[in-house]
Amino acid sequence: MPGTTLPPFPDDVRTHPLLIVDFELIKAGDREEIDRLWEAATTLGFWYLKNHGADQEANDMFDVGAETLALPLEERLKFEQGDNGQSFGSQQTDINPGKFLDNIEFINVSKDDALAYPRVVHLTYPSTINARMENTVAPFVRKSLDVTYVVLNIFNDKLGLPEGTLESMHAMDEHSACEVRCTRSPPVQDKEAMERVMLAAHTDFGSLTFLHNRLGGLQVMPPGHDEWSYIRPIPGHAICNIADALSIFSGGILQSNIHRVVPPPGAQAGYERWSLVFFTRPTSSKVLRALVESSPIIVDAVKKQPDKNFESGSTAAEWLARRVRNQRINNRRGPDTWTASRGTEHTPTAA
Ligand SMILES: O=C(O)CCC(=O)C(=O)O
Ligand SMILES: [Fe+2]
Repeated sequence: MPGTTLPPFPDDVRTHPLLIVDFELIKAGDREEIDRLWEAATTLGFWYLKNHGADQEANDMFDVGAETLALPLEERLKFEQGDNGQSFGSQQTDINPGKFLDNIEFINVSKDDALAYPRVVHLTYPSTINARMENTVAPFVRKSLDVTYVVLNIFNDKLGLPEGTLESMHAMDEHSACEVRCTRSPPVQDKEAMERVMLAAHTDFGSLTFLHNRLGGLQVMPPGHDEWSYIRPIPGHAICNIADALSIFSGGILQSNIHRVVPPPGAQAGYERWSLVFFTRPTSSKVLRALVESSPIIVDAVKKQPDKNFESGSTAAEWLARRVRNQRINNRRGPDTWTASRGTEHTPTAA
């Protein structure tokens, strides 16, 4: 539960170190820090972000998530996300194919709905969210987007794109699938449950993920490795990662890496696990393809990977709908639909 004292992350499990990027320094244009961000984004695609200034907004948003997930299930199910590829809403779900029922529960709030409130753009939400849409959800969305735009503008520059290209593809006032997600998973009681994956291997759907978590459980499989390693949560440090769209726009220069969530290790397993994410995703109408017309650096990158397809033929909206639709149990037709939901088509053995 947010706010309770949690046992420390254990020292006897395999972890993968991440570079630490200081948001204040990258915002101020510090060359060395910007190079560190670039190194992280083009190798593993994950990094810690400190001094991001969003702690208060994140804490308040965790409270909204806790209030919402404390509502009776029948109430939350009125806002359930449905089977048609819609990501916003609430969900209690099974996302482990053919094994166990996942008991991760989450609530997603659309950036468009949060910023337009009380006007409804996509969906309506439970009362606990409406009550704090203007004073908590929208400030968290704005803070997360401020951070995102600083990072996107740095990538824009490094990729040799005309000024403002990436920011304009993620414009705050245009419709997109950007969303806040607050997730809860229950304490893990027995040995069998310790073995199970809570959120199966996947890459993220959008452009940039800004993640706040308290307990361990997030794992990455770094390129060239065949084993999972935990990412150790560090208080006051968010975890950022590159997602599919940005990887495609950049011709694969930016890395969207596979990750998953397993029960928290050691004594942490006995606690509810909460996580809070802001997913920045491109404007819905943007086609996911390498921006070869706009940057010779991206042209070169694409030429060097002739076996990879950077022309998805999908808009951002279609891409997301495919992923979300195929992760819904009612739409599952077999292994292909499962694979189509994960973004792991090229690493099919990672579970
Ligand atoms: O809860 C976490 O630590 C990560 C969640 C995640 O990977 C996701 O929601 O895409
Ligand atoms: Fe993820």
